[in-house]
Amino acid sequence: MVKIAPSILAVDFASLKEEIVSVEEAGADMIHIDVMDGHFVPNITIGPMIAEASRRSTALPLDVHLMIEQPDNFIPAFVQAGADIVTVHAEACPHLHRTVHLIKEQGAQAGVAINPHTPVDVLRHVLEDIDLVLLMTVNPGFGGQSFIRSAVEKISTVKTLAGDLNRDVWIEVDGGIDDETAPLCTRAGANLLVAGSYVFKKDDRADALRKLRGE
Ligand SMILES: O=C(CO)[C@H](O)[C@H](O)COP(=O)(O)O
Ligand SMILES: [Fe+2]
Repeated sequence: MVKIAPSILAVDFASLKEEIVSVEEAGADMIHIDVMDGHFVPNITIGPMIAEASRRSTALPLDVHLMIEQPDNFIPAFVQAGADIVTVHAEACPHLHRTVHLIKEQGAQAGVAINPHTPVDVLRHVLEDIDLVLLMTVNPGFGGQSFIRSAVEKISTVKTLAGDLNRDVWIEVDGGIDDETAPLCTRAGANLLVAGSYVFKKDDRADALRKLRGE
């Protein structure tokens, strides 16, 4: 069953709670929170305060995507703010195994993200420790970008690698997901779709979620 995590990067932040409630009522499975630091990516977005406000707006799991350098400094604050899943970028973590275990010690599920050009191989030696792999299908930093098709083949590679290691991990795709690109990802084995612009730019969010699920 494919799950959908709308990204609040695309909401009207003057109405954050209403926007989150609208997708919860429309059938979203999680809320995706994009945290950017102006160093790892060329944009600054959300800190623990907005994550905490999101926590008070919904009972859905919060899926926090950290696009930041030195994430160990902020993981405890995001878990305290209510994150259920914390995902860090392999490219930002020289001691990835340590960082993954910090997330778990704090009490959240741990994810590792990789950029479109990063080979899946970097996941091999942490796959047994993590709950989620996030494959970027755009270069991280902004919402509303075009889907990078060459990232699709990495989905089946992760699925095979996880199968070989007998690991049942979420395979999440993020960036440029719409009703045309979602089926490419789900057919390849993705089971968690992040969608920002596609969901929040539509008035009928339930219809957007149904279309992403291929219904
Ligand atoms: O991590 C992200 C960008 O770095 C966002 O989650 C992603 O871009 C979602 O936005 P959209 O669906 O509009 O592409
Ligand atoms: Fe994201």
